Amino acid sequence: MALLEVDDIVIRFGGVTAVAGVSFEVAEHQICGLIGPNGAGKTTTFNCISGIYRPNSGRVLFQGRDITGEPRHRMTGLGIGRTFQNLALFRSMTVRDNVLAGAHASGRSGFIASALNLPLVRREAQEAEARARELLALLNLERVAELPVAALPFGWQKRVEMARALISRPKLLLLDEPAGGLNHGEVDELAELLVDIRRNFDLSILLVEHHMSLVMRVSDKVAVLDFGKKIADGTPDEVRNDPEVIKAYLGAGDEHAQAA
Ligand SMILES: Nc1ncnc2c1ncn2[C@@H]1O[C@H](COP(=O)(O)OP(=O)(O)OP(=O)(O)O)[C@@H](O)[C@H]1O
Repeated sequence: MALLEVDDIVIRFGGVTAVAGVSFEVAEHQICGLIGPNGAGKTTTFNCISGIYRPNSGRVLFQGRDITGEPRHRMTGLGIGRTFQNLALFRSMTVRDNVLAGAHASGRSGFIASALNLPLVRREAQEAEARARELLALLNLERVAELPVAALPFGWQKRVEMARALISRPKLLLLDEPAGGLNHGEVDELAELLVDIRRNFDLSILLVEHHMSLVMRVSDKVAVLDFGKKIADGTPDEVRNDPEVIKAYLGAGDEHAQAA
């Protein structure tokens, strides 16, 4: 059974059909890239999976369960973590507290238990702190753990966001353009980090990304959208040599064609 199944989703904005019947699957433990020229429908598809948009038709299944239209605040509890293109961190809070904030979203104890500081709440807090330490080490953030996020370079802030998404132990990590704004060296580090994350955690990754060499390097499979439709789906090598994909990127201009 696929971990994530996107089944024939259609999303319209007024007269614009942004996504016109897209289907693909992400298997357990897989890194899947979602690519396509500008305006292809990648972000809209991503937003539909992460609960921001409800599709006009079609379904999103996660671990076999229909999660179509589940609101975004339920995603963490379902086992889906995400990062944002333009970051969504508490900038004046420390790196450690930002990571810990991700644990609160998935905590099992409710408001009253927290107010009374019951043993379950204390145990959850200890577990979250241990896990934050582990993640800060893995993402090479230990040295800056007590600094406010705003003091860090952009590439480091992205790692903080990744740690915050991972603390709730997602089965699926959705990454929205993680390489955006990174320099060449930082993109190389990100590629290694993604492979490390998959090795260290029992999860799958869905990656929406413009940076073609990153996608081709880390993905087990790649789905390609163009004008709201899926035009290819396969291994990086299959997709790279697919005539439809080459045509779509040639049409999109030299920069993309070279990248593909
Ligand atoms: N909120 C919206 N209202 C109206 N049209 C939209 C909206 N969001 C997206 N679209 C349109 O839907 C189509 C797909 O857009 P989308 O942002 O999903 O593509 P994309 O592949 O993510 O593009 P990019 O790579 O440029 O981010 C485009 O034609 C876009 O103009």
